[in-house]
Amino acid sequence: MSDAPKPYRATRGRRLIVAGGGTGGHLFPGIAVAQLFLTRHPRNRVLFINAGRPLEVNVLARLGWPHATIPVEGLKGRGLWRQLNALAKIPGALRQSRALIQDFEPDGVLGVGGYSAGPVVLAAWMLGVPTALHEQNRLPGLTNRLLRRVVDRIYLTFADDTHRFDPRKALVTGNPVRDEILALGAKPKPSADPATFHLLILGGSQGARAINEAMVAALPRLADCPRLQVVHQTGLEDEPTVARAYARAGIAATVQAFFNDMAEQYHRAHLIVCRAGATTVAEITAVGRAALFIPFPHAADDHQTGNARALVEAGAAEMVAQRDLNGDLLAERILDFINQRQRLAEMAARALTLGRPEAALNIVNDLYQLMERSRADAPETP
Ligand SMILES: CC(=O)N[C@H]1[C@@H](OP(=O)(O)OP(=O)(O)OC[C@H]2O[C@@H](n3ccc(=O)[nH]c3=O)[C@H](O)[C@@H]2O)O[C@H](CO)[C@@H](O)[C@@H]1O
Repeated sequence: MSDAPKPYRATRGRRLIVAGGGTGGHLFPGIAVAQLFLTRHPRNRVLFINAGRPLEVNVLARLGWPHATIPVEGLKGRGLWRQLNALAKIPGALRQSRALIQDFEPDGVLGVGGYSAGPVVLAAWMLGVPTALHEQNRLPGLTNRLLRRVVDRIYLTFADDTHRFDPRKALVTGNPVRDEILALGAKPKPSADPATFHLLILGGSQGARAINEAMVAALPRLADCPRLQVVHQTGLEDEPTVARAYARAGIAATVQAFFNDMAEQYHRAHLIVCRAGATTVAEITAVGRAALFIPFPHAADDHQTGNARALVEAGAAEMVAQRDLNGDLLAERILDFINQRQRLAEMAARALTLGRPEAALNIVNDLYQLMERSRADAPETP
């Protein structure tokens, strides 16, 4: 097979590969971009390529979208043996990425972070396909730091991050939010059933043990709360213990490892207690809800604290450091919020002003420009 990029056929819709994922925080912004891209032309096509982790497989299967996997492993935070093993897999992952790209003939490749974006974006660059990255966090992840030199464009969530990237490539777009969630912010509805207090506990895509434990410890103090209704996302391992704790405390709760209906959950919530993953933060600003953030302290360069900062400074959210977290403090903050419904409404309204509902549109528009420019540069079909 030839390495030369194939000339683009103007008569067909455009094709986009979304590369990477691993966690929901990377995957869902890619899905938001794909949702919008697919509305642009009936023959537009999207292919997701990643490592095929269970979350990626399940979420993409529910959407019914084409999905290919490559054999790739992360390098960061692993022992020497696993790092060597991961390095040994890179040539195979590159070969497979290249074959997938040549077969799908994309007009562009968007890397959304996570190590599986690496070989795909690199192979696309080697084949002359236009490439772009999206960075969700205030501090860029390892894959995006490695790829930033080769790509044509870098889409950023935060304006104060531009100095880390080549200014000719960087574009501040915001972090794209899935359209079913965005629809709530566009048409804000009052949280359902005002007499009941709906508390949503989220631990990022994998659940957060520290939040689970603090909440379990807080439950005895919340047991007397009239009409408290909790939805708690625990991650896989803690689901049974957390569910039992709510039952013991006699507090009405829906406890699940993972929710596939986040729009519905955000819609109901009066208060969200959660990690500060970049995509959760973007969704909270898209729907306009009050939040209590407990950033994951071991995220690279403590980027979760950076993600939440703007909301805290604007009075849209509160933040508690994990080292200060315990059941008593969490119960006290929640009880305080329950008694300050007006403040919650004000925080929610402030959160909404920080949203970037146009993020996916910014990216899709720019991807189109990139694809067009590349077509203009492509050699004439003989
Ligand atoms: C430990 C770690 O390093 N985590 C990173 C990871 O987190 P993580 O994957 O947890 O990312 P986020 O909190 O940003 O996003 C979670 C996503 O999962 C969705 N969701 C969550 C729970 C649920 O039950 N159902 C559901 O659909 C949320 O709606 C959201 O879209 O990627 C983020 C974005 O790069 C980073 O900011 C985080 O720091």
